[in-house]
Amino acid sequence: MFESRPDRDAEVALVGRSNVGKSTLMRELTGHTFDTGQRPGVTRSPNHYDWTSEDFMITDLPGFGFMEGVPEDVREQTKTDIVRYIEDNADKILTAVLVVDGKAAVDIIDRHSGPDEVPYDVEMFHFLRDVDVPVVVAVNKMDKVDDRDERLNELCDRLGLYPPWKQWQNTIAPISAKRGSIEPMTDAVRHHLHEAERDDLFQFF
Ligand SMILES: Nc1nc2c(ncn2[C@@H]2O[C@H](COP(=O)(O)OP(=O)(O)OP(=O)(O)O)[C@@H](O)[C@H]2O)c(=O)[nH]1
Repeated sequence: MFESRPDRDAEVALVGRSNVGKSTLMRELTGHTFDTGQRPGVTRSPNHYDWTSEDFMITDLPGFGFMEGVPEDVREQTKTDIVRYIEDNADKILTAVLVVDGKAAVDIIDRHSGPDEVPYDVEMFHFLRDVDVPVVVAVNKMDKVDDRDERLNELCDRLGLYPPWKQWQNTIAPISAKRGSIEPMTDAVRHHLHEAERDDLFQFF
């Protein structure tokens, strides 16, 4: 398991299927350079960084879902490890950012929906809510999407959020990490961080 979590109280965790652009987003947030577009499934354990503009630790969790050349049992183990990490640290994770590919997410979700199959993204979204971690869905690669509102509404629908997406701006954040346009995500995360701070204060009354 993951053993090197620094002892920091406030954490933002990034999760997402392989190849959604997590490394590109991390580069934007931290200023570190990451290997992007490399062989999928390379990151197997959480990596912790400082979020440069905020006083928080940001944790990059391994990519999950289908990865070319990665055996099924390794894939399942990665998912189990991610879930366990989040469960173990749920009280410290102030917000989770679930990164999805804006162009492909709905199709992938639909392809994997069935009587005994829950798509990874949907499963992760509900799991995070179940453990009381506020979720921001960073809908990445929006530069490739033409029918923006329609796609985002469909995604809301698949996640069980009543469309239109615009009423979920603290949850649904359309971004393009590659172009450096990630403000909807940082705004939404800040919103949740402030809420967490406020809850902390109220605890004393
Ligand atoms: N068009 C477009 N492409 C993007 C964007 N963000 C990332 N990409 C591309 O998507 C591919 C995957 O990006 P990565 O950042 O490596 O993705 P990852 O999620 O870290 O992938 P893994 O390492 O497999 O976990 C790369 O070719 C990126 O250039 C974006 O906003 N728009």
